[in-house]
Amino acid sequence: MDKKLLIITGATGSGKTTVSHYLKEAYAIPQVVTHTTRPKRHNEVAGVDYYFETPESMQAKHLIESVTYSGYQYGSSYEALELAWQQSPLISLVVDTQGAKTYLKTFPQEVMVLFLTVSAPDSLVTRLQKRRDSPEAIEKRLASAEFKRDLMVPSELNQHAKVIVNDDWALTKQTLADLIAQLK
Ligand SMILES: Nc1nc2c(ncn2[C@@H]2O[C@H](COP(=O)(O)OP(=O)(O)O)[C@@H](O)[C@H]2O)c(=O)[nH]1
Ligand SMILES: Nc1ncnc2c1ncn2[C@@H]1O[C@H](COP(=O)(O)OP(=O)(O)O)[C@@H](O)[C@H]1O
Repeated sequence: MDKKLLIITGATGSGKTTVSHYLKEAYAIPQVVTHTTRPKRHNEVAGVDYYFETPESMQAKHLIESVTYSGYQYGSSYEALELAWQQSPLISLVVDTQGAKTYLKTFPQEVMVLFLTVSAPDSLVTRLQKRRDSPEAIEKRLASAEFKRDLMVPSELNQHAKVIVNDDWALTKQTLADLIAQLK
């Protein structure tokens, strides 16, 4: 199989992390671990969910791209991408829509974009509460320009992204099964 990179993007709370973890568990699709200066959440594991960095250590990485999202830095490194591709030709990477655009430009042959959304944006807030994000973190996130931007598929991705409305997890799993069957 040729190298393929599933870029998973969409708004906060739309289910990017859930989909990426599920693809790893159910289909053995490795995840590219990215770097961030954001504080670790209670259920996150360093080196698995993210490499947690200081602004100084972030600067020392060989990043393919990086963004500021809701006041923190995020970036993906060549090392992490290659590490995942060493494990499997089919890998996944969770990024914001800015990152998705960069990846599509940089790896046009390898990239396939999944854009996750929900039909009622209000349900995203409930999901963040359920995830036990702090009220302050939720408020900051919802107020950010990046959150509002990532509610919609950007025009540059329109032609290329497969949109998944992740209202119902059982349906999403079926959509993913169909997609993986096409890729393999
Ligand atoms: N461009 C880019 N975005 C990233 C990277 N790592 C994470 N992100 C995105 O940064 C945003 C914030 O991530 P996070 O704080 O984990 O919040 P969450 O989306 O609510 O789980 C999300 O859209 C992530 O997909 C990266 O390396 N590059
Ligand atoms: N289809 C779904 N229905 C209900 N809750 C969901 C669904 N998909 C994900 N969730 C939950 O929503 C919350 C946010 O999901 P997460 O994957 O962390 O989103 P993201 O990575 O896009 O911010 C988590 O608590 C997750 O368990």
